[in-house]
Amino acid sequence: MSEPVLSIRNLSIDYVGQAGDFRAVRNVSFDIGPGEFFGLAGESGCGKSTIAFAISRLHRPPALIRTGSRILVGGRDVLSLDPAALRALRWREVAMVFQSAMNSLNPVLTIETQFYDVLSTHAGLSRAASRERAAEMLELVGIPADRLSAYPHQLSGGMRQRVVIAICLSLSPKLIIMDEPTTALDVVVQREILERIHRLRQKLGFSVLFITHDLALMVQVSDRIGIMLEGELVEVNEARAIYTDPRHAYTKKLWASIPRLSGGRTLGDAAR
Ligand SMILES: Nc1ncnc2c1ncn2[C@@H]1O[C@H](COP(=O)(O)OP(=O)(O)OP(=O)(O)O)[C@@H](O)[C@H]1O
Repeated sequence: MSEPVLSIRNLSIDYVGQAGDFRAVRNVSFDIGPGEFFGLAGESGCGKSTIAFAISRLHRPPALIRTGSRILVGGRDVLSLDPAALRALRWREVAMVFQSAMNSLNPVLTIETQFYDVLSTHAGLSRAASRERAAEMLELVGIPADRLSAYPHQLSGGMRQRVVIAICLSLSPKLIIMDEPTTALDVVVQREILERIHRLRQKLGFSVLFITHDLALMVQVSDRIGIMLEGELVEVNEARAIYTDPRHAYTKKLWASIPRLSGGRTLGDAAR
């Protein structure tokens, strides 16, 4: 693999409390290569979001990244960046889309203005240049450019989530982190958005860290998958192998917990 876009080494994160520290992430190491779609799966509370936030140092106290942990983005050590370098890293190199991202759009601003806020602040674009870029990005996520003048409430939930993804992609980040990005949407819209991201990733070359508890969905869209259990990364493998040849007992248990409709595996044909 050429130089990883993201390299995490011995990452340990505690939630520091009066009654003692809770180790939410334990000695986790993995890489994401250029253009790779990497999935992080595991049951609720296993530490996935804690890792996602730490990558762009968006974690807040009481979360504390332990000494000896390393997070490299494009070879640069995120944990030692000064505030200005950190601001430059966010959006331009690493962008994040959350489950509730579609609600993070400002209800009183048009879509065009929301693009402008990001593009003028982070890339110094003029209003006209921003409008042009915004129109191009909206088309990429399948929304006609004339919706630029719309307000968020005039768009469906799926469209709002695609707008957020388009804003995230507008600064051409190397890595896009998606933490349960489609969980709030119905399954058809969810699939459509993930398929679109999959195609865009091939076209634009960004890498994806995709987080979900939905292992079946993850197998269909990811190149490789890491399985987390109680703060530890217990298995990392090609997506197909995670499905056809799970090694760790916990990965097997995760598959066994997915309901089957007809006695066979539900995703047999869909898994790549
Ligand atoms: N602010 C906090 N203070 C204390 N403990 C926390 C805090 N935030 C998260 N935790 C704990 O850290 C652990 C990891 O949480 P995290 O949100 O990273 O898990 P997750 O795998 O993303 O879960 P989910 O899928 O439910 O979002 C959990 O046990 C959680 O209760």
